[in-house]
Amino acid sequence: MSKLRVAVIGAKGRIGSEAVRSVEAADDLDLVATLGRGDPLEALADAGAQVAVELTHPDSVLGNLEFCVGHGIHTVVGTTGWTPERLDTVRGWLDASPGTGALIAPNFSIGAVLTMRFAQQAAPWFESVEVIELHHDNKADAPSGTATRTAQLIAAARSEAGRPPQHDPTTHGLDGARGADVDGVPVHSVRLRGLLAHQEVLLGGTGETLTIRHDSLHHSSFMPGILLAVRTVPTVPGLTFGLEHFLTDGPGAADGSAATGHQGA
Ligand SMILES: NC(=O)C1=CN([C@@H]2O[C@H](COP(=O)(O)OP(=O)(O)OC[C@H]3O[C@@H](n4cnc5c(N)ncnc54)[C@H](O)[C@@H]3O)[C@@H](O)[C@H]2O)C=CC1
Ligand SMILES: O=C(O)C1=N[C@H](C(=O)O)C[C@H](O)C1
Repeated sequence: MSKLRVAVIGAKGRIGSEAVRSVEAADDLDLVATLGRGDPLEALADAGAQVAVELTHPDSVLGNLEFCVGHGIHTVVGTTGWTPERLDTVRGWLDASPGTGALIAPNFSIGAVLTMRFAQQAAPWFESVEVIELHHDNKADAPSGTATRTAQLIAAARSEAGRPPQHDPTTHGLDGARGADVDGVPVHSVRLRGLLAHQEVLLGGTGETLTIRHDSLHHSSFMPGILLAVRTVPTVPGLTFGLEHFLTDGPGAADGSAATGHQGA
């Protein structure tokens, strides 16, 4: 069977360089192009890339994605900084390129995907919920894509369960002291040298609290998810938001076996 032809954009970055090594090590994938800042995107088409992995910067991702979708290259995107408006723009490009797939994943690590699911499950049962995300000191966006998505899922779960908005008792305080408000959920961002990517979801009820914590200790934590996404995205046209939509085949899928998914966006 012929190998899937894969390119990595942002190949010299922290996660991009790890993705390059993982694609190279995969027997069923052929690394045909690695692009850094300033490299022409035409190299993707020239190399015959079937899937591009996009791991750059919120300022670069839209241009890269527009090129890939326009050239029928399926794309796996880990870059963060997504808004509903940006997602709508990508949907427009995909509509004009039928058969092309794009997965945008706020987080490729299985633990982070499960954290989001557990938080969604727990959220309706507690009066209070806040998210704290902690990252390395070079991160461009705040809150993190994962924390934003987590808060959105929490807010949706609470609203579906008929829970009223959380009460914030603060009447005196400094601006920012209560974090960013994401759909009514306070999200606090810590940036600290030595960290990689960490998140806590704090839930509080009568006489009890529940803390759901996830730690990515190394960029290898994102690799099984990226490889799964690379293998799956050619089979799922249109926009999928969130790796969970590609995890429908259970734990084995994230170990490298092929999985089929459904559209999540
Ligand atoms: N979804 C996920 O699971 C994860 C997502 N990320 C996200 O991935 C992105 C990259 O993160 P890091 O690797 O830590 O950043 P980084 O700064 O180490 O690497 C980004 C690389 O992309 C390059 N770059 C920027 N614009 C480019 C362009 N137009 N074309 C080609 N290369 C370009 C930069 O020169 C740099 O080498 C961030 O948005 C981060 O939040 C990071 C880790 C996991
Ligand atoms: O910048 C990072 O490092 C990460 N970015 C993603 C995010 O914003 O959620 C995923 C992970 O947290 C690592």
